[in-house]
Amino acid sequence: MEKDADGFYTPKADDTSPAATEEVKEEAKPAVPPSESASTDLLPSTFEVTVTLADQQADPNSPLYSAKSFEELGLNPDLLKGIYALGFSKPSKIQERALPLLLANPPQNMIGQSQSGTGKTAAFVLTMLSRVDFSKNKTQAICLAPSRELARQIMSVVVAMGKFTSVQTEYAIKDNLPKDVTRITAHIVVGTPGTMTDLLRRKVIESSEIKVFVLDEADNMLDQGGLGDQTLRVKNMLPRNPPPQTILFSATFPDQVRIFANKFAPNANKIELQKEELSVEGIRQFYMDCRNEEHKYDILVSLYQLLTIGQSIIFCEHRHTADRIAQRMTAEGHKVASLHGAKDAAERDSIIDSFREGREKVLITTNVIARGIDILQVNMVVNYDLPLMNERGNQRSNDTRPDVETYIHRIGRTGRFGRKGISINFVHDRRTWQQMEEIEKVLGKKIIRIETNDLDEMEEKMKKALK
Ligand SMILES: Nc1ncnc2c1ncn2[C@@H]1O[C@H](COP(=O)(O)OP(=O)(O)OP(=O)(O)O)[C@@H](O)[C@H]1O
Repeated sequence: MEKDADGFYTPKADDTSPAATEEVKEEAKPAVPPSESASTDLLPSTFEVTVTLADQQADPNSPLYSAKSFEELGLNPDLLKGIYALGFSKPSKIQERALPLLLANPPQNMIGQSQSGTGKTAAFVLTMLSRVDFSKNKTQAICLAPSRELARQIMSVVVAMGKFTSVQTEYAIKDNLPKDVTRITAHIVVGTPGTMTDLLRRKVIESSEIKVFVLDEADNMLDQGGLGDQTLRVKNMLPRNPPPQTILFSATFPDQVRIFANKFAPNANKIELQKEELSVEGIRQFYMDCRNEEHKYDILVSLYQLLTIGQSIIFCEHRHTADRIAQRMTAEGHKVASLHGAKDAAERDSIIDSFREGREKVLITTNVIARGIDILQVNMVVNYDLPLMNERGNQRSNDTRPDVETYIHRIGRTGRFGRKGISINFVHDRRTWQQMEEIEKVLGKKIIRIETNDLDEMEEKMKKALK
C-alpha cells in the first residue's frame, strides 16, 4: 500500500496479493530494519515472540477474528481486487458479520458497533460500492461524517477500494466545490451534514436515486442539539418510498442515542458490543499526576522525546489551549502542529495531510479529530484535558462529568487494527481525578499511574507497553 500526494492510501496497481503475512510485531527478533518497518507500519521491536495479524485474526476472542474469507462474503471481483490491493487478506469480525447482512436483498438497515480501528469503514464503503449502478450518472450513495478530515479519509477508502470500478465521487465539504456549482452526478458523495444539506436543498445533488445513506460515527451524527438536527434534515430530503438503506456505524452508541438510532434506521439489523468490550486490548492506558495546569505543560514538554518515537496526538478541551501550547512549544524549539475547527478549510487539509505523511510528529488538537481518523503510526494519545460532557453541543455548559464516549474515540486514534498504543491522561486536581475514576469505572479497566518525576521509568513503562 502506498500513500498518494495527499497522504492517503492508494493501492498499488501490481499488488493484488493478499498480505497474509502482515505482522503486528508484539515481541519480535531481530529488530525490523526501519525501512521495512515503515513500509508495513510495524512496530520495530527486540523481543522474542512474534504475534502476527494472522494470529489475531485466528483468535475467536479478537475483534479482528473471522472464520471466512472476503471471497465468501459475496463481493464482486472488482471490489475484491480493490480489497487485496489495499493489503487486506481476511475480513475482521465486524466485516464478516456486517457485510452479508448489508449486501443481502432486499436491502435492510444496519446499526453496527465495533471497537475503534477494527475496520468499520470498509464494511460501509464496500456496501456503497456494491449497490451503485456505474452505468447511471446519478448520485446513488451518500455518506456523512462529523469532520472534513474524516470525510476526506473515507473518500480515500472509497477511491482505493473502487479503483477497479468506474466509480465517480464527489465531496460535500466546505470550500471544496465552486460556489456556482449546479449539478453533481457522482455516484458516491461523502461529506459533512451542513454542506450535504445545502447541496440537497439547492438540488445540486438530485436525491431520487439515492439508495444507500451512511452515517459514520453515527452516535455523534445523531446527537440531538449537536449534529443531529442537520443529519435529520438530510434524511428528510431523501426518497421516502422506498427509503434508502440506512447504515449507522460507530464504536459507541450511548443508550439515549440508541433509541433515536432505532427510529432513524427502523427495523435495522444490529451488531452490538457489551460495555466491557468497548476498550481496545492493545491500548495501554496511563495517567500522570500533575501539580497544576502549568505543570501539565512542563510534563508535556518533558515527554517530547517519547511523543516523537512514533506519532502522537494531544487532545485539549479548547482551541485556544491547543494554539497556546503549540506556540509555546514551537518557541522552545519543538516541532508540533495544531489543528482545530477555527482554522480555515485549506489550512486544516494541509495540517492533517502533513501529519499523515509523517512530516509532523506531534499534533495538538481538540475533539475535531477525536473520531475516525486512522493514522497507523500514531502510537501515543495524550489527554492534556480530559473530555467533558459540556464539550458536546447538547449538554449543560457547567456539566463536569467526563465524556466517556469521546474518551474511547480519542484513545482509539492509536492501537489501530491490532497495533499497540499508549494513552496518557493528565490529572491535576480533585475534579479531574474524579473524572478519571469515573472513566475507569465505566470501562472496567485500570488506568496505570506513571511518575512524572522519573523520566527513565516513564520511558521504560511506555516502551514496554508498545512492545
Ligand atoms: N480486513 C482488514 N485487514 C487488514 N487491515 C484492515 C482490514 N480492515 C480494515 N483494515 C485497516 O484497519 C484500520 C482501521 O480501520 P477503520 O478506519 O475502518 O476502523 P474503524 O472501525 O472505522 O475505526 P473508528 O471507530 O476509529 O472509526 C485501517 O487502517 C484499515 O485500512
